[in-house]
Amino acid sequence: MTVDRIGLVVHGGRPEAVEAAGVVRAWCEEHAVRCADIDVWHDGGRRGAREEVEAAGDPDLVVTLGGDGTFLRGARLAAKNDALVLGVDLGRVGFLTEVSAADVREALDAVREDRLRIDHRMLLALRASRRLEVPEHMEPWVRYGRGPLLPPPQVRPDCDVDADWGIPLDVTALNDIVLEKLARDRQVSVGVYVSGRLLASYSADALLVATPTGSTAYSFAAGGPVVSPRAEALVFTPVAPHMTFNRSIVTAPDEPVGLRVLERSGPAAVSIDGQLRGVLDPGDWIGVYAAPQRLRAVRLGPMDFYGRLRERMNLTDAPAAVADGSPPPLWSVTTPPPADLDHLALLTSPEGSSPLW
Ligand SMILES: NC(=O)c1ccc[n+]([C@@H]2O[C@H](COP(=O)([O-])OP(=O)(O)OC[C@H]3O[C@@H](n4cnc5c(N)ncnc54)[C@H](O)[C@@H]3O)[C@@H](O)[C@H]2O)c1
Ligand SMILES: Nc1ncnc2c1ncn2[C@@H]1O[C@H](COP(=O)(O)OP(=O)(O)OP(=O)(O)O)[C@@H](O)[C@H]1O
Repeated sequence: MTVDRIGLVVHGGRPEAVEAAGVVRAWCEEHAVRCADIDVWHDGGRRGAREEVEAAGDPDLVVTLGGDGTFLRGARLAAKNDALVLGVDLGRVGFLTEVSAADVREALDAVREDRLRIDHRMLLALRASRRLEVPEHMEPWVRYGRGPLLPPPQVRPDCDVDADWGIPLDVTALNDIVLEKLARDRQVSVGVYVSGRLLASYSADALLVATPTGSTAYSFAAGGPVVSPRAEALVFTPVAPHMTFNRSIVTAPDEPVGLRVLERSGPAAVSIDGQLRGVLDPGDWIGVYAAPQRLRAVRLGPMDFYGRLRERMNLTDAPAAVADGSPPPLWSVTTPPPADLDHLALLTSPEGSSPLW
């Protein structure tokens, strides 16, 4: 595919990421590709996604060099511009990133020569009963050295504001939208609605709605299910709910989840992909929907989500099972499936027929 403009999002606190950014810049120079640094922490406060991509000359490929947080920062911009995003792994976990720093040149060559696949990742969209903003006095104590806060989300100019459906906010989430307690020692009370119906009222530390991609992030830590990133679903997970019903609910993409802060609850914070974006008072609500657009992420080999889950999450085998033998491969993942199983999507080589590659 043609890549004319690359936007670089670099984990500036990590020397290897800064060094790898130099490799990308050199590659761009060699191939006459424009390259702009996207300084997401730039002095004078952070910018909304539209402003950020405009300042970077509307990149058609966003390359992130860092960990999952850096990838999420790049994804926010790529989603806004319908650009491709390529994550280079220079982080601690690197669940979302695609290539190692050693392979960055080869990866850029592959993109340029069209030797890639594009993963279409589900995103979340948000409506709310009010515009979101973080009170100024809160900023110093929520930064934790993570850079300035993002500006308040804009209202989408292309959507109707509606008394019943709320204010459409110009944000997307690749991982999750989280509503959480603000007072350290007081839970939030929240009415949870699925597909327009009240599910239950929760008293909890937090309530979140994750995408399949985000199912391995906060939702996973709170005991939620691992969902294939190829699936289309919303995952509602409560965090430390003080009630007997503490399960996740996995809804269809057209079954939105609504969260309303109850009358005598304390206020609640709203975070999107780990970034604090607003505070809700009692009576306020948010509605979380599957967004119509997808994130387009570069993939350079067959998707091996379950291998990555095992490896990156350090899944451990049952000691008794280890003593009882080591499991050999169950399916051939390098030969195409037989005719009766042709509809399956196992991990296959580029020659195979699997949609995983
Ligand atoms: N208790 C928790 O686990 C917890 C609490 C708050 C936020 N989070 C998550 O952190 C995300 C923001 O990530 P960050 O890196 O900016 O903050 P962070 O550094 O606090 O991230 C927490 C951890 O989650 C990992 N991570 C992020 N997205 C992931 C994904 N899709 N699958 C597997 N692991 C993933 C990161 O590598 C990191 O180790 C949020 O979207 C939220 O899901 C997790
Ligand atoms: N461009 C930058 N300029 C200055 N500081 C940066 C920049 N990028 C990242 N940082 C620093 O790094 C921190 C990012 O941490 P974050 O946890 O999001 O990294 P990450 O990409 O997820 O990697 P890791 O996997 O190690 O957590 C920020 O708080 C900030 O201090």
